[in-house]
Amino acid sequence: MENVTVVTDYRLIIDNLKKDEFQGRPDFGLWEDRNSGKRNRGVLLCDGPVWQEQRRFVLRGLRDFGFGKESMEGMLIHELQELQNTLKNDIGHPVSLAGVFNASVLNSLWHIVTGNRFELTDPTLKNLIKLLIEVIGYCQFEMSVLFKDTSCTYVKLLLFCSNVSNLLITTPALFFYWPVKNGLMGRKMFKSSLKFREDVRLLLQKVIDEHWDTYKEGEARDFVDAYIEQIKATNSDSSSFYSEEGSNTFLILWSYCKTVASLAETTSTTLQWAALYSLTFPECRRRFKMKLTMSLDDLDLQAEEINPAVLNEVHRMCSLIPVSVYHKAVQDSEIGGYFIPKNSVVFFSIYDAHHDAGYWGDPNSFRPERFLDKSETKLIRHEPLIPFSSGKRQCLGETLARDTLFLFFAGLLQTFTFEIDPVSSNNDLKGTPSFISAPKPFKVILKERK
Ligand code: HEM
Repeated sequence: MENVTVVTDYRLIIDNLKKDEFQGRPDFGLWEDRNSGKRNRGVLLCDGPVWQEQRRFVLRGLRDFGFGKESMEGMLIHELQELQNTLKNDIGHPVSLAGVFNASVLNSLWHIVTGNRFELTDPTLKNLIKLLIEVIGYCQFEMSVLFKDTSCTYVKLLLFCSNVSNLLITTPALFFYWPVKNGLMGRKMFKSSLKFREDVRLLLQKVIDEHWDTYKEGEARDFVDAYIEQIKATNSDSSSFYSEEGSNTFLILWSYCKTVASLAETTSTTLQWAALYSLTFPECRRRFKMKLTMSLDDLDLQAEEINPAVLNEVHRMCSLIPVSVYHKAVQDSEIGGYFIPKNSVVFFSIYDAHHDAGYWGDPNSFRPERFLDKSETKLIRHEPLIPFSSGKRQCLGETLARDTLFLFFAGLLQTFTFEIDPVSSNNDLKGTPSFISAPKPFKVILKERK
């Protein structure tokens, strides 16, 4: 059993997320497997100098090929229009929103990384999304079986820090008992997961081969080209970009792309929450009306008219990644007067920061106006709102995720009216227990807005 600390006080969370001593990620055998035989690859699950070098590179790459660029806004608008056209086929029928947004969100990331997009009807894309949903669904199923009683605080705590991998990381011995090896469910999940990996691997190998064949010195077209450029410019074998015959391009991008696929899920699931909250609280829809008169071309992603208060409140209520990603203490340290031994796993509970009654007053009420000043025109910043975490590990995709959420949410409300399908109504706003907290299944009926 590893030493595990769960930090629930928002002040301690924000202060300690800034500190170097908590920027590690725990060692865990399965990650070596995930990273094709080497633990420290990519960004998300990596630490030390490799993480610093890769994080810097990814930040620059995302800026050069995505964030804040007109081309990115154009690309997001294109994805939104494609999605609107696809959804028009479902008008009048009950539609589940689970999986509806994934393809469009994945496409925007895929475009930044590879310079290309899939048609939404492309079977490769559909297959990838199907497998991704399956894998995540199985993790959620496992958790709901393990933790049925969510009433007591202790179980709640475990619930939030106990998706399958969290459990395994804090209690490695469980790996040998966990149904991955023995149970029917586990075998099925394992098969889906392997199939997912193999499909992504084949797809990526093709993309990278094409980039090596067509790459032109000094003319990086996308993130993969920028990576190739960096490898070519690296002579020192102490750099994580150093590679023999460029073979690292594949392995590192492989880690990135698996991460990208999972990250598309975060934005898509937040969109589902936004739809569910706006249906459950019609007041929320009224607040969005102020910009529904705008045409799509006028939709400035940074504009004040796109009232972010509603989405901020959705982020707070759903706390999509309830306990952030596991951090590790890289040296003996201290949090709030408690000794934290080196190598402890530390969870910073985003859920608790978002539901601190002392700060928020009524944390369980959905009140977007708490993010607006008295005149309801200016946005108020609340320090404990940290859906993308905080400090040195803060989410690298925050800008893209926020832009995608505003644009897609506004664009869909502009084109359609949504009603909850009475047959499959879901008044339960509690998320499913997992690494990503998703709403329980619900369906909507779409009508075209005149
Ligand atoms: C609503 C959508 C999203 C939410 C709520 C979210 C939230 C988070 C959180 C809580 C972390 C953990 C930070 C920590 O360790 O303390 C994280 C890390 C990360 N996110 Fe996101 N994320 C979202 C979308 C995305 C997207 C679309 C991308 C892709 C560009 C992305 C890229 C990353 C990366 C690379 C990290 C690892 C950072 C590091 O370890 O240095 N995220 N995100």
